[in-house]
Amino acid sequence: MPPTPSRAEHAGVAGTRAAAGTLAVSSLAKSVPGGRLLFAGLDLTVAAGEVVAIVGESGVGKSTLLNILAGLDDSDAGSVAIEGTVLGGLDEAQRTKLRRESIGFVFQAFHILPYLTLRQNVALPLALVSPDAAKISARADAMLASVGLGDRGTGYARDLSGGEMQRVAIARALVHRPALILADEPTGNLDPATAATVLALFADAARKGGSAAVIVTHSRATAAIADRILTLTADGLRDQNGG
Ligand SMILES: Nc1ncnc2c1ncn2[C@@H]1O[C@H](COP(=O)(O)OP(=O)(O)OP(=O)(O)O)[C@@H](O)[C@H]1O
Repeated sequence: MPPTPSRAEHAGVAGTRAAAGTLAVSSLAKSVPGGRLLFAGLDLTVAAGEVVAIVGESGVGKSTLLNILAGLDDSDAGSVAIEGTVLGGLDEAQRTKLRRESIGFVFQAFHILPYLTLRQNVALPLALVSPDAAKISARADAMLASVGLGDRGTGYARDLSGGEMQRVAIARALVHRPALILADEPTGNLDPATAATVLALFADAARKGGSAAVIVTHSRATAAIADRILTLTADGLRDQNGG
């Protein structure tokens, strides 16, 4: 039995997707090497099309949590499931496959490749999971258009401004219609006006595409676009409304 539902076939233009793109985290605990506890008893469920922001003091473990959700780091206890697939049950090759097919990343270090065109950069996640070059190009162009760069597909990434690069990163994170989008300060270093535009694009694309999105941020303005804002503490995640 394959470890994950395959999105490779339906990540193309037609793009039907499963109804439940849900992240389910249960009783997660993590200590840093050396023993200091970061958090314990952490529960989190994010529904398809829902955008959740995680805030918290510097050093509390937000990036560590994001890495655990991505299967890039291991928790000490608890479980993470993406569309019902529990990460702890996967070997490294299966985790890599799940990341490619089911997760989109918008991390601070964008890894946009300067000597590829915008279309090639955005197409990369799809090229890893689908052999259909024509569909890949069409989908990459549609994503570029959705972030306002539809006429720039054949231009090179090295010529972009910071804000344009962030928009390419968002288009690339969403191009394969991932079940889960993980974003770490997606608008870091942008001026407030550009940040607001980029965030609106991000949230709109996640909601319309039915992806569950988790954004880690220090910015109140960034957190404000989320459906829920959760504060990370040593006791886990606390709803800002007290829930
Ligand atoms: N490999 C490691 N060895 C020891 N300590 C580590 C290691 N990785 C992370 N830490 C510590 O774990 C804590 C949590 O780090 P993390 O980057 O997750 O916090 P954060 O909430 O994202 O912080 P910030 O908001 O400042 O980015 C920090 O105190 C960090 O120093």
